[in-house]
Amino acid sequence: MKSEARDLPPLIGAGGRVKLPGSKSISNRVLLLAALAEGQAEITGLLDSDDTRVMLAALQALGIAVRREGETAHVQGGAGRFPAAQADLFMGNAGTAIRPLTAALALLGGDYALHGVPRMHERPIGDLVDALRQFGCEIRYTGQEGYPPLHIGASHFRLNGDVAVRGDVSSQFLTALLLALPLKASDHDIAIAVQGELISKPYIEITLNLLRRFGVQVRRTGWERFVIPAGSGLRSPGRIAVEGDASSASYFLAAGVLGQWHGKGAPVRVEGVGRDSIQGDVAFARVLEDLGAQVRWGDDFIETDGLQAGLTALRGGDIDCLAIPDAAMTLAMTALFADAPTTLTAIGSWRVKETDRIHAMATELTKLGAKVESGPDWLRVHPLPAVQWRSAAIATYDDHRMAMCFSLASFGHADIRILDPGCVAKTYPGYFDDFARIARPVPVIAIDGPTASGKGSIATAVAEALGFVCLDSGVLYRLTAWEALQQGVPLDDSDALTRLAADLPVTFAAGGIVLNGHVFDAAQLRTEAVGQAASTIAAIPSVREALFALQRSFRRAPGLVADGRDMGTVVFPDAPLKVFLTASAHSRAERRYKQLISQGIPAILADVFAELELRDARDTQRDVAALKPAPDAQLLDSTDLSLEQTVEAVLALWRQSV
Ligand SMILES: Nc1ncnc2c1ncn2[C@@H]1O[C@H](COP(=O)(O)OP(=O)(O)O)[C@@H](O)[C@H]1O
Ligand SMILES: Nc1ccn([C@H]2C[C@H](O)[C@@H](COP(=O)(O)OP(=O)(O)O)O2)c(=O)n1
Repeated sequence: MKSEARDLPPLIGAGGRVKLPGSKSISNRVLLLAALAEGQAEITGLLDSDDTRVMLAALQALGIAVRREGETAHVQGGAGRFPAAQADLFMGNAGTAIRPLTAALALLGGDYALHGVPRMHERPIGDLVDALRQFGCEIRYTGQEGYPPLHIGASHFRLNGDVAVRGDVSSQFLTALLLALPLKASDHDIAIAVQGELISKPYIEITLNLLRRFGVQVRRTGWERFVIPAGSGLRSPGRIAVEGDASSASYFLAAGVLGQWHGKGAPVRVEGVGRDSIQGDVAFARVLEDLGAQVRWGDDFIETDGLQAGLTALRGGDIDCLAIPDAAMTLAMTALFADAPTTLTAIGSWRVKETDRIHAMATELTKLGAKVESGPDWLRVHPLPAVQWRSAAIATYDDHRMAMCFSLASFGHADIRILDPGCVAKTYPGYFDDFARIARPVPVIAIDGPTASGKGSIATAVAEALGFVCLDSGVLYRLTAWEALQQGVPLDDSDALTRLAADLPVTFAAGGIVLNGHVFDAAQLRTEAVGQAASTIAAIPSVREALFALQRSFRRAPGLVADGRDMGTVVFPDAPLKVFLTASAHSRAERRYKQLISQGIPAILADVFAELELRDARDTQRDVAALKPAPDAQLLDSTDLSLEQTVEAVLALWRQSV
């Protein structure tokens, strides 16, 4: 089931360790090699994600015995053939599955159908099919020419000199041939000539490295010609471990840099890849280093820790991304925090990935307020000054990397909502949980409680003591009510009230309220009539929804103290400190009475008491966001405490919680 959205709190820092999931590229290559090889293979550290499940299911449909236990898979190799001569194979949107399987099935021959999700049917495969047809393979397009779905028929294998394949659209075509051709190289050398400049060379290195593990030594001349020597055959190495995913590492490595700028970060370490990794995307860490990041390398880890001494921001500039197409997306995000524009070049392959990533990246960065320029194979991202950040709901285009990249926007100065966050399951189902573990959100102290319990006074004093921003959420309900009373909007016209709340023309300048561009006298909001009206409209769910984003926008570094009725239960459920402030109805009525009198507002104690009980009842009994303590709230009864003592009690709870 698709989850609809994930709201990410703004971050003040990052720190900690992440054990990376297995590399997708290695997992799917090893699964196919093990299936084609002779002998048993035990694969450890295997990635469990949509794309690897697609490969596993296909291999099983082809009659290969695979047993999976968590991160380990046992594969009984088919020794150069698939037991099932006929199969209908669903390939999802997994390029790392459909391409090498197409090559292997076409070379072996049979009766196979391969198809995927609609986007898969827009991703080109013609260059691979053209190459395979040179061997006499029978492949038919059953949809659009040049794209999946495909039908594979009998193989009339023949060798006729070098086989040509284009290398400038996707390196996966060459990988597919390299993985499958050992099946046909028992008697002859087989040579592949690459046409056009080969992109993503590091991915070819992974392929060659893994082929060596399975006993095949490919000879190459530069990046133009590859020869699979006669007598090659795939033999299982027995046990084989999958490295952590270096592309997925990029988000955490970036977090370890971006998370230091408020002085609240600690190093972020990714475990599972290191200095000897066979994955080209570890070069992302070298690029970060060149841009000014502090990077440490271990055998099995990479760690980032803010900026190098003397720098105040990452450097901008031109970056050739040919070798790191996937991790390069993360550079488009770090570019927002650089000191000059960053131009990513040689990223034409982004156009044919899970989505058109140049278009998607440019569109979503623009939503944040960024200035972005793009061309057929490049993208320029300008630094985004703090005041120009805009909160945004980020579309993810069914592209796991879009979702993971934009989690980094939460280091900016805005509220980030990631739409369809479940798309990360393609390669990293647990991404957002792992990200949350290293993220240090801007802290919130939520103070909820009934009227006149002292929330407002306490919140103001605590915010001042800590240097935090303060939100009196009741003011937003009162302002909406005040506007409604001014405009004569009936208090049961929920549509009109919701529009009022959604378009509230309010800003808060230096703690004061500016309404419709004019400084607003907050005393007008404190009357009992406005209080009762606020309590009435606050029971309308759509009014609450309309004020939700505005309330969350107060969460900014270095921290927020928010008071109201549902700060801890609804608006900031992840607040590290929640206080539920109470006092007896009698002492609250007395406090309010004195407050009114001191402000020169005439009042009768008995009336104040009655009105207070009425409002308590309405606030606690309404259907949405009713006044109640969050399960993890600290109860604080201030009946017998002075204002100062209550403030000190909250500060003590805060010190205990950090
Ligand atoms: N612990 C306390 N002891 C005595 N008076 C208090 C205490 N807390 C708040 N007050 C006073 O009670 C009145 C109501 O407090 P206020 O902060 O407006 O409450 P709320 O925001 O919960 O409605 C104010 O005049 C405030 O000074
Ligand atoms: N987070 C909030 C804040 C206020 N409200 C509603 C309920 C309250 O009766 C009114 C007025 O809130 P306010 O906090 O200003 O009122 P008191 O100062 O506690 O009397 O708004 C709410 O429903 N949720």
